Amino acid sequence: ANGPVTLWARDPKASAAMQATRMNAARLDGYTLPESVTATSDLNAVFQADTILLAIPTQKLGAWLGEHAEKLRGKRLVACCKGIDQTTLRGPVALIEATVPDAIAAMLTGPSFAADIAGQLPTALTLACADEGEGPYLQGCLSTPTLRLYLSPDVIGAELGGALKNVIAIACGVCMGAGYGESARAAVITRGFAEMRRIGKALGADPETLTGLSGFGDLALTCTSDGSRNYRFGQSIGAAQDFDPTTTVEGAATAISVSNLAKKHDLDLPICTVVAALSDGSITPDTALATLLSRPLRKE
Ligand SMILES: NC(=O)c1ccc[n+]([C@@H]2O[C@H](COP(=O)([O-])OP(=O)(O)OC[C@H]3O[C@@H](n4cnc5c(N)ncnc54)[C@H](O)[C@@H]3O)[C@@H](O)[C@H]2O)c1
Ligand SMILES: O=P(O)(O)OC[C@H](O)CO
Repeated sequence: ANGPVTLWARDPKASAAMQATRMNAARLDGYTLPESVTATSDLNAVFQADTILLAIPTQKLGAWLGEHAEKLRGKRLVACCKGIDQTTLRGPVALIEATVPDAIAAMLTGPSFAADIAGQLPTALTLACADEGEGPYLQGCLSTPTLRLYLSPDVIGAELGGALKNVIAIACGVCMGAGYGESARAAVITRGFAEMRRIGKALGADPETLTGLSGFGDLALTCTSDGSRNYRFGQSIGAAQDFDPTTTVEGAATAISVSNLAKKHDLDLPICTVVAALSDGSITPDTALATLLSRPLRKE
């Protein structure tokens, strides 16, 4: 955005192709990399930066941080991934804090498809950082004329919103893929949001955060757009169709983490629990539907 950016990819062929063609044909076809971006597979170039954005999928983040923890000390580390680690049940910011304790941890999250940002379409996101001095700095240097960042000190709420909306998006995709209808999807979004707030309360999130861009905002986008990989993954389950297993679908792994959080904190999370079972194929959409509809009637 503002100043030179090093784009690191672990595959030297991929980084060389990006540097030569100024395109990422495999993952973001049709968009030209700005001149300020240099693509490389040399990690030393990353470690020279003071601010590092981490866009590695959540289930891989902990190992990557652990491997490079010494080189990351004292850096500003901004997680861009959305999920809950299955091994530790931590979100991206908590993973950073646990692995690189003297780094400044932050999270960039909210409703945003990569193509929309690359196309400079207007987008608003949450920059969550508990450090009162560094948060405004990151908000300023990562904002652009079309990318408007709102600052929040609530990293727990921000990481939960981003992780949980992916799980609910899978449920919505199943709902539409199976032909259960738009009224049913609205119910899943609403009751899914209730589950998000329940987990947030148990884990100490500010309820306001979940009603903001990183929670409700991203839920609205991901549950209603087939631009979302999580939603499309759910659609494929609902329609009993194949899905490319190399596609990043954070919500599938996170649903299992959430089911374990539900047990640990004694929480009633019926939609998240059926998504975990749907994602690993252990129940069918009709069984999931019957499970949800046969629950005892209760107050809203
Ligand atoms: N694509 C979007 O629109 C979007 C928007 C907001 C947030 N995110 C989040 O960003 C994160 C990444 O998603 P994405 O869309 O970039 O996925 P992607 O599949 O396009 O890219 C993931 C990248 O991570 C690399 N990677 C995987 N494992 C790695 C490892 N162990 N070490 C180093 N690199 C590794 C892959 O090679 C790939 O280049 C996800 O948590 C996603 O929720 C994506
Ligand atoms: O394609 P998805 O489902 O990973 O969603 C991308 C972003 O998280 C939307 O905000």
